[in-house]
Parts: sequence; structure tokens; C-alpha cells
Amino acid sequence: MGERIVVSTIGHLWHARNSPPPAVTHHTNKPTHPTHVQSNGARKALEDLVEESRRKYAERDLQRTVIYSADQYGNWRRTRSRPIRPLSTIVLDGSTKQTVLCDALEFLKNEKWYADRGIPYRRGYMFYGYPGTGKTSFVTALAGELKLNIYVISLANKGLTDETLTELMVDTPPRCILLLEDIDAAFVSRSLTSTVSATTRPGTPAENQNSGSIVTNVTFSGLLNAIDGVAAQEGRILVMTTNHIEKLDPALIRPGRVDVKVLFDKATRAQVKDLFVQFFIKPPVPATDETIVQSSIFEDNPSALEDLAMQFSQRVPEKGVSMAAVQGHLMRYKSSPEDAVKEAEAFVQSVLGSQLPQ
Ligand SMILES: Nc1ncnc2c1ncn2[C@@H]1O[C@H](COP(=O)(O)OP(=O)(O)OP(=O)(O)O)[C@@H](O)[C@H]1O
Repeated sequence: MGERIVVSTIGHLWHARNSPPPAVTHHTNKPTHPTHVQSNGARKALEDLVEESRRKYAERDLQRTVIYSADQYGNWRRTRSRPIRPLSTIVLDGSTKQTVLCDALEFLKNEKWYADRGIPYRRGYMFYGYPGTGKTSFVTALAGELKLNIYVISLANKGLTDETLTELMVDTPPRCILLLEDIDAAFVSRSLTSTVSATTRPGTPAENQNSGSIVTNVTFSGLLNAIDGVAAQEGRILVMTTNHIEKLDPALIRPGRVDVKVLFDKATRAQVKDLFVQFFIKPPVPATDETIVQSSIFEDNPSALEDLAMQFSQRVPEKGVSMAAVQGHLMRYKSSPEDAVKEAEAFVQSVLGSQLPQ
């Protein structure tokens, strides 16, 4: 039955829901469950209400990054929206952030350039490297900066086939980020697979090398077709992420499919320092009165924060730990940057001790 809204002539409004709200809606924003609106003669009030709601909803989405996920039936479902993550909160090595942003902006404004040369209007990025180094977070922040929504496909979704993948491609809006995460989990290089599993052989579903179980029902050729076949949308930005680029089939990462490869490595000291400053420059969570005093020191004296950040970064080895691990440590001491510095060595020891070889 869906939802029921009643508008009366004297301005009262009833909104009745007979079933739980749908978890998700399609990317066209058409509700998957109907909403019934009933007006006791107040047609104008009703129209205004609907228009106002539509406007507010669209306005709210402008401040947010909306994430759609593929279901096994070949439909996009709106799974969540989150406030735009500022790009400034992502700390990458050197000029990586700026380079990727400029590349994407350049792409988005040059549709005609591609058309004039008969080059498919698409751009592909491969973000690869150590876990917890910001690959997914950067995609989210980039989407916010470019004002694009994110469409996520998990190849591990067993219901997904070559056909449903093609349908999803057809149904992707012209401007969006299409995200294929942990691509190595489904497709590894032909040369690395055993003769039996032939994981990425065209037309064969990918199998897990160790167990032989099917990890996806999408074939390698089906995936390549989805990326750059006729159904693939013009204007879309494809981002694939992996922790193991060396395991990928070269066909998947050849130019045209992947135009820009970006390495996400463990944190440099410069990154650690920047993250520390960024973490503590904003008012900390007030735990005690003392904490509040500390925060005002930084506001009046940013060089004190710089000094602490420098001391902290010097206690962390260059490219020794991931940014996620550093963030986890800072979270533990979110009310006391001094303690975060004091405990830095113990933190590093515990991370290095627990790190598994990649
Ligand atoms: N470079 C970075 N700058 C700022 N925050 C970071 C960075 N790298 C990681 N983080 C933080 O660490 C957490 C994990 O990051 P994220 O999921 O983006 O890493 P990932 O590289 O995608 O990991 P995985 O390969 O395991 O999926 C997030 O909360 C994020 O805020």
C-alpha cells in the first residue's frame, strides 16, 4: 500500500504509512513504493506541498553525495547519502590529490574535444595500494568536489551476470562516478591462475583460486564489455580500486580502460604531520575543562600545534603505517594531542608488530 498523505481544506495534513519505508529508491528518485496523497478539496495546497517537498529534497541532495548500489536484478538502488566529504580532509602524498582533481575537471569540461576526435568520452582511474590509505575516501571526496553521485558495483554480488551488468551500464546517468571496488577479489591475471580455474578466461565465471568456488558470475569479457562496450555510458568516470594491482590482467588496466593509475602507499611523515594538524585544529570533543583550554591554545597559537605535529610525525617511520592506523591512534587521544604524541612510539610498535606481509 505504501505511504498515505492527507491534506485537508483547513490545512491539516495526515501522513500515514501502512508499510515500512522502502530502504532505497531508484536513481531517478522515483519511489519504489507509491505514496498516496489525499486532499479534502485543497488541491492547490497539495500541489504546493508536493512541489516544496520535491524542491527541499533536491536541495538537500546538492549538499550531499548520494550513493547508489547495484542489485542482482540489474537495478540501481539509492542506498545512502552522506554530507559531502571535503577534499581537504584527504591527505595524500605530494600533488596526487590536485593532479587527479585537475584531470577529472579537465575531462568533465571537454566533451566536445572527445566528440571531435571520435574518442569515447570516458575516463578511467585505478586507485591501488596498501589497505587503509584513502582509496575509497578519496573517491567519496572527489565525488563531492565534482558534484557527482557514486554508483557502486560489487562484483562479488553473486546475482550479477553479464546481462545484468550491461543493463546497469545502460541505466547509469551520463555524469557520475562508477566505482568497482576490490577488483582483484574477482578478476586476477590469466598468468597467475591455475590451469583449472582460468579465472579471467573470456566467457568463464571467475573462481576463487584456493577454493575453486565461484566469486562472481560475471565473466572477464562481460566486465570488459561493461567498461567500454556499446552500453557503457558516455561521460562517466570509472574508478576501480585494488590492493593488488600486480594480480590484475593487463587487459583490464590498459589505456582507454584505465587512463590514470594512482598509488596509495603507507603514510609519509609529511602526510602524518598534515593529518595531525587537521585532526586537532578543529575544536576537539570536550572531555574535560582542561581539553577546552588546550583547544584555545591552538586557536591562538597554531605554531604550537605545528610543533606537536612535527614531534608526532618524527616518531612515526616513513611509510611504516597506513593513514587509517594513524587516524585510529589520533581518535584514541582525540581530547589530548600531547598524549597522542607521548604514545606514538607504543602505537607504532603495536602496528608494526601486527602488520601482515602484503
Ligand atoms: N590519505 C588519507 N587521508 C585522510 N584520511 C585517510 C587517508 N587514508 C585513510 N584515511 C582514513 O582511514 C579510513 C579508511 O580509509 P579508506 O577506506 O579510504 O581506505 P582504503 O584505501 O579504501 O582501504 P581498503 O583498501 O582497505 O578498502 C577512513 O576513515 C579515512 O578517513
